[in-house]
Amino acid sequence: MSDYSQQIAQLELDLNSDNNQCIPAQLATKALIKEVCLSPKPGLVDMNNSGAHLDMDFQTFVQSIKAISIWFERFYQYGKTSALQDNQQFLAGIRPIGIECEQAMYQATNQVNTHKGGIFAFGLLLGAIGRLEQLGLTINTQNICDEVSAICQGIVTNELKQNNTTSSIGEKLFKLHNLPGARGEAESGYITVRTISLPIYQTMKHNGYDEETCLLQAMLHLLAYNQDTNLVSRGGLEGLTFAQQEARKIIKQGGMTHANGLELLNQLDEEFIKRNLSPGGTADLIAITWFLSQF
Ligand SMILES: CC(C)(COP(=O)(O)OP(=O)(O)OC[C@H]1O[C@@H](n2cnc3c(N)ncnc32)[C@H](O[C@H]2O[C@H](COP(=O)(O)OP(=O)(O)OP(=O)(O)O)[C@@H](O)[C@H]2O)[C@@H]1O)[C@@H](O)C(=O)NCCC(=O)NCCS
Ligand SMILES: Nc1ncnc2[nH]cnc12
Repeated sequence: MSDYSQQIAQLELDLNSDNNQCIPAQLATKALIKEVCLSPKPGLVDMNNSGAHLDMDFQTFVQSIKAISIWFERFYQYGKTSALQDNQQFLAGIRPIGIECEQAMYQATNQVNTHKGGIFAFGLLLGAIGRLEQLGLTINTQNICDEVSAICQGIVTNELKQNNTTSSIGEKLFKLHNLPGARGEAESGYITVRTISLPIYQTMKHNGYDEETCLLQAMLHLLAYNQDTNLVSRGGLEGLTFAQQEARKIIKQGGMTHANGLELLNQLDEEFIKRNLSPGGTADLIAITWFLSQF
């Protein structure tokens, strides 16, 4: 068994032993475990190193997943019990659960932001799945993403365009560079995942590559095309452009199908660390890619 598979098996045993949770909630926990174990991820925390981060390491992520996964069932149940509410009410009602879950994360990590974006995304995805199930609709990638998109209709306009506060990084970067960040991705129904990383992941799988290699190739495509606000917050637009161009160069050489694919990723990791770049939004989309591949 590879280090990746071994570490995942161990963490699943430790963290996903609460099998009272519904299957989608268990899959969300697995997705976060797979994301943090995937290595090497340029600039991010993984099994090799803490990337460009001084305030968190692999163990911080394990603690964070332990704390937030308990909440996943709540999002799903909310989706079921609130299935008939209109979209705006549905979104307004799920957010307090998201905020409580964020608080649990901060408490578990000593106030470090490990999964704020991940909580937002998985809260919405699990709420959407609960709602679809309650309404007797088919649960597949298209319907889940359409449901999240419907729930989030207007979120970019209401919270970013018409809002003059700049208290969060996302709000600031929208004003500065028109980047819609995590909200935009959710409102689009995870278009970057559906049109870029998921097809790459599935094609690689179809061609017989193992899960780790498929996810690394999907990650390269996310790095190349995702408008990651974390990269911009640390490195400005130049940081985002640098990350996208370097990932595209590796993809051009074949990415993980290149004999030295892993070495190229390790070199990119060193470059990101030198430049203090960390693609946290891309990390979330890797987890979402694997999660959606399960439906
Ligand atoms: C709606 C919120 C997400 C608001 O957050 P904010 O206004 O800050 O919005 P964004 O900048 O858009 O990003 C928030 C997080 O989303 C991830 N992200 C970034 N870009 C994208 C993208 N293009 N697509 C999807 N997701 C994206 C990212 O999260 C990950 O990175 C974080 C770790 O990064 P790190 O660099 O370590 O930490 P920082 O503290 O940011 O910086 P440093 O000091 O280290 O430099 C981690 O969170 C990952 O998950 C962005 O950070 C939302 O927060 C909100 O409203 N929450 C309330 C709860 C709620 O409503 N929930 C909804 C229902 S459940
Ligand atoms: N593995 C990771 N490293 C750093 N930031 C992240 N945000 C989500 N996953 C992350």
